[in-house]
Amino acid sequence: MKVAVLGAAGGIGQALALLLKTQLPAGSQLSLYDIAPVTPGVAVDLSHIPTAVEVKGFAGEDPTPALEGADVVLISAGVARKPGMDRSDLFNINAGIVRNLIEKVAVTCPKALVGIITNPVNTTVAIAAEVLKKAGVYDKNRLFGVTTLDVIRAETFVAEAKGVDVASVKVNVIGGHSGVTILPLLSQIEGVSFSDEEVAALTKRIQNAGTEVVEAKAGGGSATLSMGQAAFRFGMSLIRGLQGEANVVECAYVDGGSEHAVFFAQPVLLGKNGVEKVLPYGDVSAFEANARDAMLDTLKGDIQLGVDFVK
Ligand SMILES: NC(=O)C1=CN([C@@H]2O[C@H](COP(=O)(O)OP(=O)(O)OC[C@H]3O[C@@H](n4cnc5c(N)ncnc54)[C@H](O)[C@@H]3O)[C@@H](O)[C@H]2O)C=CC1
Ligand SMILES: O=C([O-])CC(=O)C(=O)O
Repeated sequence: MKVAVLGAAGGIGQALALLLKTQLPAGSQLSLYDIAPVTPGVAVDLSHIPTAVEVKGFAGEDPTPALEGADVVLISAGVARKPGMDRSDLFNINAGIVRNLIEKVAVTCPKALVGIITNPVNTTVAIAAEVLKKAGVYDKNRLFGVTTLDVIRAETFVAEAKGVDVASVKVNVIGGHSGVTILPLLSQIEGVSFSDEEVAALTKRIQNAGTEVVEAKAGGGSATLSMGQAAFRFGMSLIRGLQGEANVVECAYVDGGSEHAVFFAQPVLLGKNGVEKVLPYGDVSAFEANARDAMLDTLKGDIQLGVDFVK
């Protein structure tokens, strides 16, 4: 198994690379790429950790050597928010970065499973799809917007609020990855119940959790460590699916034939070709149905922005 991380010298990239180096299956290769010249050094640093995972680092303008033979590509290259910014404010810089990297993926490893972390995810995934279509290699089952951070936040906050074991809490988060497009389906969580006020407050906290970190870091960036863990969880699920493990399910932002929008985050069954099956997200409460319907104009606008960028 070869996993490439693009943006590997960054806050997310380094946290993710550390987790992958320590926990990828024995015999895996970890390929780290970033424009930052420190990247080969990050790889040397990680290579001193005694696990059976080979690490190589690549810097410079061309990610091609890092992508050769990759089975999974996780992309966190780009700029992060500062206080006062919205995720959409990152579009101007990150759209071009994602486009250029995906152009190389299309040529070098078109069969790889690609997870996009770079914000604004609602839009950068649409950009990636359009680039892959242009190159004639688009397979909707192999492209994912990584929304796992919303899931792990929801699990953490629910467990805290209800005083239950966090390991027992499972939450579907549907929609997209910004503001009102993040919709945790709290009504589905087994063994706990919420008042209307609690649902409203918890939903809002999960939607604003990125901003909570941005403000707490006071200009020093956005979530990196929790996102490293989230990307690791998602990347490992992709790998477990590729290896033929059964019943690997994660919520992700995919082109999955949703009735709501071209791209929509919901549970997907992962397998040897990426998305094996897009799963129904189940019953929702009246509050959740309203919130879902109310987000769609925003989500569709975000997607269109990405389509227009590539055209
Ligand atoms: N999907 C999600 O849930 C989340 C997404 N993010 C997003 O992830 C992205 C990265 O965040 P951080 O790691 O905190 O930022 P960072 O600034 O620490 O790292 C970004 C890295 O990307 C590299 N980079 C920039 N242009 C590049 C290019 N053309 N090719 C290769 N590498 C390039 C930089 O050199 C830097 O090392 C941001 O867009 C952020 O908004 C952050 C948290 C959660
Ligand atoms: O909020 C940000 O800018 C980073 C992000 O996507 C998150 O933490 O969910």
